[in-house]
Amino acid sequence: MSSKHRLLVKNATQVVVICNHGEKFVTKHGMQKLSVIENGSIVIGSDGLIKAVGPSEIIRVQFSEASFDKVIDATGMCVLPGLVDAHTHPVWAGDRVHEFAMKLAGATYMDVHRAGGGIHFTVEHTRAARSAELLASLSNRLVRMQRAGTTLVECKSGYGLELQTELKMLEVIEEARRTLPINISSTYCGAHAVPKGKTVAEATQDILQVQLPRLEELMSAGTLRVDNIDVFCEQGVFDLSSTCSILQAGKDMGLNINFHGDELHPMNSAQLGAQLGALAISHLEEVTDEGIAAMATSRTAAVLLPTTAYILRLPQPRARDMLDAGVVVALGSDFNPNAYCCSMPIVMHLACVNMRMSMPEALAAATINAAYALGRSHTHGSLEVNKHGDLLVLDTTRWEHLIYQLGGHQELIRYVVVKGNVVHDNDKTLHL
Ligand SMILES: N=CN[C@@H](CCC(=O)O)C(=O)O
Ligand SMILES: [Zn+2]
Repeated sequence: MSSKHRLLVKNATQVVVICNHGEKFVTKHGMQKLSVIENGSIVIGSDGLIKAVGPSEIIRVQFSEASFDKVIDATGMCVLPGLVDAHTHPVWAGDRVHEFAMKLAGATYMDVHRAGGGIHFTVEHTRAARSAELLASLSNRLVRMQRAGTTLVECKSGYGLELQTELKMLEVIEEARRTLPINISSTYCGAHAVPKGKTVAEATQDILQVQLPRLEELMSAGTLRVDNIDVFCEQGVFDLSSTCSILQAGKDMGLNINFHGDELHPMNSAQLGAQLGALAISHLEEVTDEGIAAMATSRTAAVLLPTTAYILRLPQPRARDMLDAGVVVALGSDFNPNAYCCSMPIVMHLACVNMRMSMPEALAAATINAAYALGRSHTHGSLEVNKHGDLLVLDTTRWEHLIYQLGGHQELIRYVVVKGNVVHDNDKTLHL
């Protein structure tokens, strides 16, 4: 082949492709036994897509006449797909470090929320912030995520709770999508809390009659791209019936249903999501057996958020029961002012230790299954031909070090690559 390509990563000790039969998600055995090529190479074409992946010798012969813009010799290193973070709230102003202190002293999440803090505190600061300020902090946060290996991230609105600020947040996300070398899935989360001074019914009406219609206009005009609709379905926030009407209205506009459910109380959110054909439900600390069975049948992904359960000292979501039932389990960082964590490697570590997932299960949940939760697993989440050339090169001979070395990702991740372009080069050589 005498053509020109963007990138060759050659001679890696391991290339973790995850799966190699075009799977849209993996469950059970597919999560336990990931597809790994020992001594492998990968080629990314000038369109940013994967052209070939396989044993180094075969790729060497196949591409002996080809030229490459860049060659990375990954001898002694590992290659794996870019990580996918299926749940974040990264657009906001005003941190909540003072609330972390309150929670350490014994306050619960809802104690803080009812006292006017929590989401309400962030709403006040985000409403007052200018777009440029929000974009600058979002960009910094996305760079931190990317350095920790994330190449596709879901980003929610939800700190406006009225039309103007929700649109401001979605526009900031859209600007980041246009300008930054990271893949973004954008989520409208206008039902993140009931705004002060409104009842649930009034907030629901505002979303159905004011916010969603305007969003639909902007989406049809091509001004704004939004992929998913989200609601915080919880006691004291949005009940099951208002959640149902908002999600259905979003689905009717072509949005994927991807919402917060069964976090602090069993709400039957999982059953509702399954009925509505939700692509994903996040949290699920309080999901019931019936909810798990319904999600397994409807192929609704469970996006588990180990940082939240850890920080709020919640019961851990029943990951093992979900995995055994054949639910598509995915992971997210839940980055937000309550859970300030940009690192999917730390999330995977917590999932293994606290939720009893194995390392292969955690990696599958943070790649192909997280991509599925965002409707992107046909293009992301595994290293298969024709998918995006988004990958990590780790300075270690076994990929499991990324999970095992708690907080060690900064030293381990040598390169982050998006569509064949190196977007992060950690210019250090480590001797592990
Ligand atoms: N539970 C609701 N939403 C967020 C928290 C947002 C916040 O506290 O600002 C979550 O997923 O954890
Ligand atoms: Zn959330």
